[in-house]
Amino acid sequence: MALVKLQTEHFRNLQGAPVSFSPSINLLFGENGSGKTSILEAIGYLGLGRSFRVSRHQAVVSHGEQKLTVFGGLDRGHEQSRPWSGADPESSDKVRHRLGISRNITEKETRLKVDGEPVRNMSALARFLPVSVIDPGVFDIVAGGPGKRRQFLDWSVFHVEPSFASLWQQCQRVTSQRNQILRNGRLDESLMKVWDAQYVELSAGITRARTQAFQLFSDAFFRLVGEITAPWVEGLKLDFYPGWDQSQSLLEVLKGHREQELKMGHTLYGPNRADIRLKFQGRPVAETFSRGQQKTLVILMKIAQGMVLADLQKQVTFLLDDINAELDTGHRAMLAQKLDELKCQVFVTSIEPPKPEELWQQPLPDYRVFHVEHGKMTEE
Ligand SMILES: Nc1ncnc2c1ncn2[C@@H]1O[C@H](COP(=O)(O)OP(=O)(O)OP(=O)(O)O)[C@@H](O)[C@H]1O
Repeated sequence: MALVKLQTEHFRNLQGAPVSFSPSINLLFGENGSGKTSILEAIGYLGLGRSFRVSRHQAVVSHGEQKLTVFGGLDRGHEQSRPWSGADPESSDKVRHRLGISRNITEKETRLKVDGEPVRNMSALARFLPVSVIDPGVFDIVAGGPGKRRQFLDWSVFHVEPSFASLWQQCQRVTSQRNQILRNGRLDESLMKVWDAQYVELSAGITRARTQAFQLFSDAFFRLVGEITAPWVEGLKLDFYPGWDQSQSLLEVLKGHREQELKMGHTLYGPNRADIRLKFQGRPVAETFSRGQQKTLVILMKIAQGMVLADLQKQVTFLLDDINAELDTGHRAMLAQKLDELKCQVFVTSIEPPKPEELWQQPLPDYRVFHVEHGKMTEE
């Protein structure tokens, strides 16, 4: 699916007039502070249920307001081979699904709608609109801690394995119960046994789903890497670490580290410790790769994720924010070219008016250009 309509109310500095986008490529330009990132953030809100740049909803609601709303209209985009389902195909505005999210910061309440019907879980919206963000923070996937890589992997797992979101929620609940007992200090062994059994079972489900999604990702990644000639490609290794040493069962690991967990007061082994280990000639890439190489690696990883979803006939909406500051023209062109080949929907921001011929070879793909000024978008 592709986001072809967007309307916001009280979202940062956006003026909120309805806007129509291309299901392919959208180039947004405007001065610093004009609202480019806010537009991407509003799109991200629909597909992720939160801002990709701040954790507090409060920061996103326009100053002086209590509630923000984002509406999106989806069209089938490039998912031509999928059986059509949903609203009236002949509808004049060509919107096949409508997504809505509102957040009231006083009541701390989020409301979600799909095609006008209330839904309880964010996953209902996220499945329609797989949003992938590439902004200056994305490079933490390689340079940062395991949490960033888990988040990266879980995005694919969510879209590959439908049961993952619910498994994950259940596991978080059980982990928090375990943590409460561990924090208490006085261990009730019989109670712990019950939680351990549930924790081990849920961890197995999560690990199965992650292993499967990681395999698809890794296959796509090495297919992609096979197309480039870089000296570092040869020694590169990507491994999935599930969160505990696989020479033992998770139950054995938990029993063997009871004292350590009690001392720390929380769960130390299992899915919350999973990671994608990136190594070059046996050493972590964060220690051996130059910053430029790390950036290339992250971009290839993001494209590979897009390839996995494309193989599943799902179109990803990529939000490329402020990448001019991070990537040289060659890298930007490589990214843009690949995303176009994958038939992803792409939003790119820049301060200067865009030069599409720098990003795509002839013939240029379909694209639309928008000028952003004081929170308002005008098509050029
Ligand atoms: N909650 C809010 N309510 C109203 N305005 C806000 C809110 N949060 C931020 N702003 C303002 O919105 C404007 C748009 O910010 P945004 O980050 O979207 O701009 P940008 O075009 O991406 O800028 P840059 O090129 O500098 O990254 C800024 O002037 C900012 O001060």
